[in-house]
Amino acid sequence: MCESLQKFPVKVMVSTSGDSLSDPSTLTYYRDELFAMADIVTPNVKEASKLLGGVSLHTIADMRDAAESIYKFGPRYVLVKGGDMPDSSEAIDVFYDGKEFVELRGHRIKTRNTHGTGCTLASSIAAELAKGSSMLNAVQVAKNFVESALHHSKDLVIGNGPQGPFDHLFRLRCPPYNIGSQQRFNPDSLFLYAVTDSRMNKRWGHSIEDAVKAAIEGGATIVQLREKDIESRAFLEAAKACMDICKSSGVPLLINDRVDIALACNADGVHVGQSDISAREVRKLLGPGKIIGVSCKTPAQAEQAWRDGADYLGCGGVFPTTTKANNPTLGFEGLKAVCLASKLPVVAIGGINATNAGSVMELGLPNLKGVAVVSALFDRECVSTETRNLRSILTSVRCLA
Ligand SMILES: Cc1ncc(COP(=O)(O)OP(=O)(O)O)c(N)n1
Ligand SMILES: Cc1nc(C(=O)O)sc1CCOP(=O)(O)O
Ligand SMILES: [Mg+2]
Repeated sequence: MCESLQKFPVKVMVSTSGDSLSDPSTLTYYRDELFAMADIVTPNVKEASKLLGGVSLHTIADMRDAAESIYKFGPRYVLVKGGDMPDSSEAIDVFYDGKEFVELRGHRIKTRNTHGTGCTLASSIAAELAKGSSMLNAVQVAKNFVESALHHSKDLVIGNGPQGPFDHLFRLRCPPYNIGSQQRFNPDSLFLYAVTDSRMNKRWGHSIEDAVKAAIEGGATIVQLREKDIESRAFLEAAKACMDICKSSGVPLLINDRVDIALACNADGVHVGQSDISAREVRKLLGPGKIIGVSCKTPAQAEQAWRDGADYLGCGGVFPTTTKANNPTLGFEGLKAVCLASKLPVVAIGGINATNAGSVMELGLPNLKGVAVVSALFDRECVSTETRNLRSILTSVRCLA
């Protein structure tokens, strides 16, 4: 096997299996032959323990030590998966690249349908790498996929064994909200909606591309370029670069206000407000396959957006915001009125941050699919850390629902 791997220039994943590691010769083979060729190895805590001669792994610090020790066997990256750690409501994985550790946090989903999660994660990492992602980005996208699949499969009843399979095709079961169109907009993508701001990026010395990359690395599920102070030519260049980044991560990219930019960079869609060109006109320009979002503050606006062929609503300001001047604050009551009246999925916006995002999603409003955030992600030094933190908060609320 090693000879074949050496012969061909392939990426090597080593997804360990606890059972095979019980055999000492297999264990030695993994450690001494295969790991040195691997781009990444992805043991869970039990497997990491076996690889390291039975050390106990109870804490994040233990997982970091284990990642560092396994790294010394020769792989370029190590991911120690904490989904099996006892007594934790979170599934925390430790990623190590030989220099820095990154804790990837997700919610532990209580279900017996976990058969194949390790293989799915490794395969998904491989698929993301094949699309051109960095290793950390590939791991984050793969982890997000497994977490979403587990969430959507948690109540499936198949067979009688201690573990059931989970549904890799869960996205096909999501309702097509816009029945008249041919598009397959997935409303779940509104879960963590990152909206950029050129002034904030400038303040922190971030390019638009770096900011978008970092947001996706942290777990953003959709991105909107809201660039109000940028010249058209520079905007289009940045939008094209962001399209490449988003495409390779499977994250939709929308453009705020500018249908011309969206058309020129073949973006996934456009977001418009009440004083912009109407969704009906945007639909004519973009065609049926693109995503259109409309800002709505009232049930009447929600009804009109639906009639105009929009795919989702942005509803706010839920809280006061300084990002958008003179923006009326609707509060929870205003958000509730729009969500109850809407025939489309809704994303909440305005003043949302790590402290209050949980309270918005805990409202459990019909059609409310997620939160859209500007300053709490982009008016910060480390966009990926802020996004990761917010994602973890949102995931916790979703899993408790
Ligand atoms: C997701 C989302 N919701 C609302 C808005 C606001 O759009 P709009 O009212 O057109 O205001 P500007 O963003 O153009 O200032 C949004 N951008 N995204
Ligand atoms: C762009 C935008 N639209 C809003 C609306 O209510 O429609 S609030 C808003 C700004 C949101 O920024 P932040 O997350 O920094 O508060
Ligand atoms: Mg607008």
